[in-house]
Amino acid sequence: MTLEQLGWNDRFAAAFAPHAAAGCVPARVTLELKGFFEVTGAEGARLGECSGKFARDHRSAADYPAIGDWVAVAPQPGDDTRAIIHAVLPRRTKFSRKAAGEHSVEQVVAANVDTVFLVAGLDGNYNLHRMERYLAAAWASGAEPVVLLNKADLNDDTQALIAELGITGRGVPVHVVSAQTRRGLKALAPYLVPGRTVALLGSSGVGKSTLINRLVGERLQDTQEVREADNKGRHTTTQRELIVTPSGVIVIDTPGMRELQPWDASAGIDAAFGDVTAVTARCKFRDCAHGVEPGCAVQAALADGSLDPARWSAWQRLQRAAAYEVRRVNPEARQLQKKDIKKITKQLRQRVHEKSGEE
Ligand SMILES: Nc1nc2c(ncn2[C@@H]2O[C@H](COP(=O)(O)OP(=O)(O)OP(=O)(O)O)[C@@H](O)[C@H]2O)c(=O)[nH]1
Ligand SMILES: [Zn+2]
Repeated sequence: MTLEQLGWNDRFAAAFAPHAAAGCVPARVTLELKGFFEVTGAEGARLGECSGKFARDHRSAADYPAIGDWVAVAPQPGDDTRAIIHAVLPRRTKFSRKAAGEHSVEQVVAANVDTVFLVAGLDGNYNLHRMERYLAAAWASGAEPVVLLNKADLNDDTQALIAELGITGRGVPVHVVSAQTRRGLKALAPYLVPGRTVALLGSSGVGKSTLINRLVGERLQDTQEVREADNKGRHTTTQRELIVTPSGVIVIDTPGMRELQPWDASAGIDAAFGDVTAVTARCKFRDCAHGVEPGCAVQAALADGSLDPARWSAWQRLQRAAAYEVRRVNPEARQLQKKDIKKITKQLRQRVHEKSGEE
């Protein structure tokens, strides 16, 4: 398998240059198991383990490799089954959650996802609020969200639901599909490009596994029938969590994504946009709108290339989503007009400023 087939591109290659000079080769994390990783590179899959120095240099959980990460590995001489992980390349996108039981420990559940399908079931298995949160999680991750309304064979009244979900006019593509009858699946072709990484988010039972099977073109995942037969619940066998499908599209399906908890506004922004937050914290004015203000660190960082314009626009989208969320959950805020939303975003931004100042 070539690196390109695993999702490698010029951007990662540029970030990798110093590691190549140090004698490392690139590989992608395709499975994680209790601190061990399956890393797949041009030479195939190996069992990867972080170096001692890596462990000393990286104290926070979020710095450790996650599914989808590109890592710099040193093959072990005389052992072609193992590799030592020396570094994690900067992530293009990432899905995070708070580690279970902990207060604010960020854990990355999937990295470098390009497109995330937000799946809801037209059989009644959908929830307005949950969709909002998935949408917010998608924006926070930096990945491109695409809504899939699955099980169209069970319900034809999709227009009402689409309106109810409040996802129209927000720049998010919506596709009505049926994994069972294959209706609408052809329209997903533009997202299913070789070398591109996709993931699915959605409640249990909406049809994620069935959809993955359709996208993959073979039965790689256990679906409900199988689970019922073995009576042991899901994910009974260890499976690859990053799959390069025969068509070339890369699918990330990890329990971490499946269990991704509803999103918490400020924590989500902090967790997913630490790098952008750090830049905004350097603006001269606390209430900087990052437009034409003097001393705006964002404009400077965009100009000198240290801030990725895609990350910046994802952050702006997230701010809009957060403002929207505030409006939804707070009845008072719901009455607010556009100019007030600007004020809220500003306050939110300030809160993030303050938070990042505390670190
Ligand atoms: N009628 C109909 N049933 C579907 C469709 N897609 C999936 N199903 C059924 O819905 C049930 C749940 O599908 P899964 O693919 O297991 O759902 P999931 O989202 O992977 O669920 P978890 O693994 O629990 O997260 C199964 O019985 C599927 O056969 C569809 O388009 N139409
Ligand atoms: Zn600014």
